Formats: sequence, structure tokens, C-alpha cells
Amino acid sequence: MVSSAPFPPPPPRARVFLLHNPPPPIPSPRPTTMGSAASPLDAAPVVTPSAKAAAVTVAVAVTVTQEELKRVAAHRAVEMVESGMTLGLGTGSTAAHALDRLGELLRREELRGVAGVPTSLKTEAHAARAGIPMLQLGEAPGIHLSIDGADEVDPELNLVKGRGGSLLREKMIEGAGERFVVIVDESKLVPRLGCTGAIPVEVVPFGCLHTLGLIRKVFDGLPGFRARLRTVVPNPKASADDQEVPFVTDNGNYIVEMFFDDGIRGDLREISDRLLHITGVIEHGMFLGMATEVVVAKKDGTVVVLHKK
Ligand SMILES: O=C[C@H](O)[C@H](O)[C@H](O)COP(=O)(O)O
Repeated sequence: MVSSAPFPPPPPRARVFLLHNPPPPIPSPRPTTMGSAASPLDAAPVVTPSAKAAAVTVAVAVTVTQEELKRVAAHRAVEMVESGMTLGLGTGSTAAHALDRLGELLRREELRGVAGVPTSLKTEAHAARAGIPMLQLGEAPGIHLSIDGADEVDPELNLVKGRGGSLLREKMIEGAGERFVVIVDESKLVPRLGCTGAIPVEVVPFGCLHTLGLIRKVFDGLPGFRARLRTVVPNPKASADDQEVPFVTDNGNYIVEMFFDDGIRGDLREISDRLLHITGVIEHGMFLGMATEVVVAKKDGTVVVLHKK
């Protein structure tokens, strides 16, 4: 169990802060209801109640984007990295900020002797550009800490991952480490997994439509449940008539997307077992009980760290 925290429905993806001139002071870190340190957004000052009043007369709109919130969460997680650590390197737009920050700290020699195990080919290429030394899974004696984004985080810190298609390597690497720190902006907090989009399932290409049928049977009769094979248009400049083809993961597999009206309900571990029991299913994107910490960058300018209980 985790401490109670508000898990509202997804909010708008940008926030307008009203600033006065001169900007209000950055508040010092303060404890939160989750008992962890809060940090100010380093991209935009936090508006204090008195600043809000002043803003009525002299207002300058500054938009703190979702991208900036991702960066703030990523930088906070990288503060947990120590020299000599082996890291699981996550995949996605939030994890990309962590890669850039790690590269920067290694270049400045504020971190030394750090190596990363990449969770996708894309991350491998990004980490190489950032100058992060890399190891393959199994080469490292152990993974001290993994840092990765998530598509959704529920109140128990269960996750949906893999909407970018990288769930299998992520689960292998992040499940092998001592700590798994998830980095998200506030919009990723949900009351139930599957509220905001698909829960992906990686399947072998052979007989994929047969496997799709078996996955549908797990949720037989559930109102609103839908499942489909993820497809892509091979050439982005293709005409509307061009055939879509299955999306192929780094492992040469396909992805089935499961959709639920208002999220997935029931015993998630039992549902996980039933899915994994299907021959043809390789792994699914529910990461149950794996996250040890979740760093949440909030629109109000604070960063909250939720801990697994
Ligand atoms: O396959 C993709 C990964 O699981 C990502 O960690 C996840 O989709 C979150 O990505 P982003 O940080 O871009 O929202």
C-alpha cells in the first residue's frame, strides 16, 4: 500500500502560471503529505498566494508545458544516481530527459563510473549520443537503479507501460534491479490502470490473430472491452489508401492493445496470470508492484516522491 494521494482524472497538459515583476521567490523544499521532499520547478517560479494577488494587475503568462514537467521529474530522479552505479535506462519522452541529464553530469565529471543497461534500441542510440557507457543485461553484476517513465500510475504504484512498444525489455531490466524509480508528470496518475488508453500485450507474430482471440476470451462479456493488433502506416507520407502493417517491437514481435471503459477492474495479478498463461503471449504492460518510487512533477510547482509501502 502507498500513502493516500490524490489521483485525479488526467488534467489539461499545460499550465499557465501568472507571474508578477519581480518574480516571487522560489520556495525552499518542504515536507509533503507523502513525507518526502518537495522541490520547486526549476523551469518556472511557483506562484505564492501574495504573488497571485499582484498578478491580477501586472500579469505575464508563462506556460509550463508537460514537457517541462517531464524534465523536472527526470532531473529529480537523476539526483538519486551515485557514481559507480549500474542503471536501467528507460525508454520514452520522459526517460529521454534523464539520459540527457546523466550525459551532462558524466561530461562534467559530477558522476563517474556510471554504466547503463538500455531498455530499447532507441534508448541505446540516445545513450550513445549522450556519452553514457553501456552494458547489456547479464553483463552487469547487478542493476542498482532503473529510471523510466510510465503511461499510467495507479494509487498502488502499479503501472501501465509499453504504449511506445518497449515493455518487454523494460520489464526484464527494471524487474532485475534493486530500485525502480518511475518519473511522470501529474497527468499520468490514474485511479485505475487502463483509464487513459491501451494496455499493451506483446505477442509472437505467428498466429497473432489466434492469440488476439484468446486474449479477448479472458475478458469475455466484459462491457466495453476491445482488443486489436497495433498497426502503423509504413511510410508517413503514404496516401490514405496505403495498407497499415503490424507494429513490430525491438524483439520482432507484435503488440495487442486492450481497451477498457473506465479502466481495468478486478484482481490484476490474477488477470496477469491468465494473460501470461496464453501460449503466444510474451508479456503485458501492467507492471504490478515493481516501482519502488514514483517521482511526480506537479503543475503547482512541486515534485512529490511516492514510495512503495
Ligand atoms: O514503451 C514505452 C515506455 O513504456 C514508456 O516508458 C512509456 O510509454 C512512457 O513514455 P513517455 O514518457 O513518453 O510518456
